[in-house]
Amino acid sequence: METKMEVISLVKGINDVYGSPGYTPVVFIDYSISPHEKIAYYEMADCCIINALRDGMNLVPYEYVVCRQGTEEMDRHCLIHEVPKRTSTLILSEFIGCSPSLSGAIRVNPWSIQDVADGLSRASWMSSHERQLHHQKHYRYISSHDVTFWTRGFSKELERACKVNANQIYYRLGISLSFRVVSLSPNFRKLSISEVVSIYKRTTNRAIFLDYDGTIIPVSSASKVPSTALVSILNDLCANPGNTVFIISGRGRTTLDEWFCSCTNLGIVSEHGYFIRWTRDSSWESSPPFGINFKWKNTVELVMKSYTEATDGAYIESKESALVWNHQYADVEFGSCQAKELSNHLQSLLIDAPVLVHRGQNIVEVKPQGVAKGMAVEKILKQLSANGKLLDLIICIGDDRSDKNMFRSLNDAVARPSLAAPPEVFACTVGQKPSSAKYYIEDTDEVLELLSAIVETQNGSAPNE
Ligand SMILES: O=P(O)(O)OC[C@H]1O[C@H](O[C@H]2O[C@H](CO)[C@@H](O)[C@H](O)[C@H]2O)[C@H](O)[C@@H](O)[C@@H]1O
Repeated sequence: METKMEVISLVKGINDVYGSPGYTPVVFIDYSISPHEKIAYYEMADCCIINALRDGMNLVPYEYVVCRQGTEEMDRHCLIHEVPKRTSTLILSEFIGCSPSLSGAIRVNPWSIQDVADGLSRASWMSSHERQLHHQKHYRYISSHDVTFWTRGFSKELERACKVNANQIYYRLGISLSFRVVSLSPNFRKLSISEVVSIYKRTTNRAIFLDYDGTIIPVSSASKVPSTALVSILNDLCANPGNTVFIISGRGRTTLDEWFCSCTNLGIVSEHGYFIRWTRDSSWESSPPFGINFKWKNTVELVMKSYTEATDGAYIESKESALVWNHQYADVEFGSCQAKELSNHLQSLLIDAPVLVHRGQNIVEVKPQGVAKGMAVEKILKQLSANGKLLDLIICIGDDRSDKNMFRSLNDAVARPSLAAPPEVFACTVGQKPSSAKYYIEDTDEVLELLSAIVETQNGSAPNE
């Protein structure tokens, strides 16, 4: 009601200033009108503006263009005897669903009064020839993308999805806004701690790869520094000469170095595989080699800065090989909208640069192409084999997209026919969700439970079953 009163008052204000006897510039229709009347309005309108802040699939622009095309019968009723040159002009908010499909429309940002005013001005000054061209383009698109076109497209997509997912098992997860249906492979199952422990007991050469955030430290935890208990578990695991233990993280090496300075035998992979260090006292190896071209960082930083200015709570994290735009402290919905837009923006801008733009948990990250956790895992496995260490057990745990690549590399490495006796592999994702891992574990608490159970076995006391 308040909005309606405001609109009425604005309309009155404009009409008082710009109107004259017999001329009312703004006619506000706030009652329902018949379809015929609406068609007549559309048919008469030189320009149609829809500047909604957000909506799904608004059909008004399509209806407007079709009405402007008219029919012979409409022409007859309007006493038009010669086929006229059809024109139409559309001004559309860039945030509405149909906006990208109507490429001849003048696109405006509805949040900016100036942008909308410029759009109206452009529409008023557009030549008749240009209006005709836009109209033809839109009308052609609308006539060829009719209900049959969309129905066929949807059913084809549905058929494809059914074929791909025929053997999958479907689960309903979450509640309220986080509710989703996920399809999982029938072989995907919960990791049994007792099974892993019993296999651990009868193996001698093991590799344990652990992601950091979301795997051994909860995403929700305010402090990201590893607890004394966690450091102690890792040290106990590393104390067994048969174990090669690596933290495989996207975080920078200085942070990880500082956090794990008391873990002498712990291996660290930082910046998603860009840096590898086998023990605390060995030096960092870099792959690709140190000194590759990082010119793209300047451009990326400029773009990220402009999104940071427009997004309250967002900030930029500068790593040695990568730049990260973090929106953890921004408004949840706006932050992820901005992240999506930034990621698209960067992808189109960096099409020729040797980088990868990827989205993670509350972050958009730009890093060198080819740098991935899987690459690091491969490198470690190769090195172990070159050192004559034949692994009989591999445990690999991670929680997010960057870890998928690690699971895939592991699957590939183990499937290689060169391995006479393939090791037991437990590739495990944290949380029940689609993954390239064969197993899942509920949360970080359960990961720590698993690691503690292993340590207890190793120290001789039976773990709690
Ligand atoms: O590979 P991971 O160990 O899972 O690390 C990936 C990223 O970790 C950090 O981001 C995460 O922690 C941030 C707060 O400390 C949080 O805001 C963000 O949502 C998390 O994704 C790190 O800042 C990134 O550079 C790493 O890529």
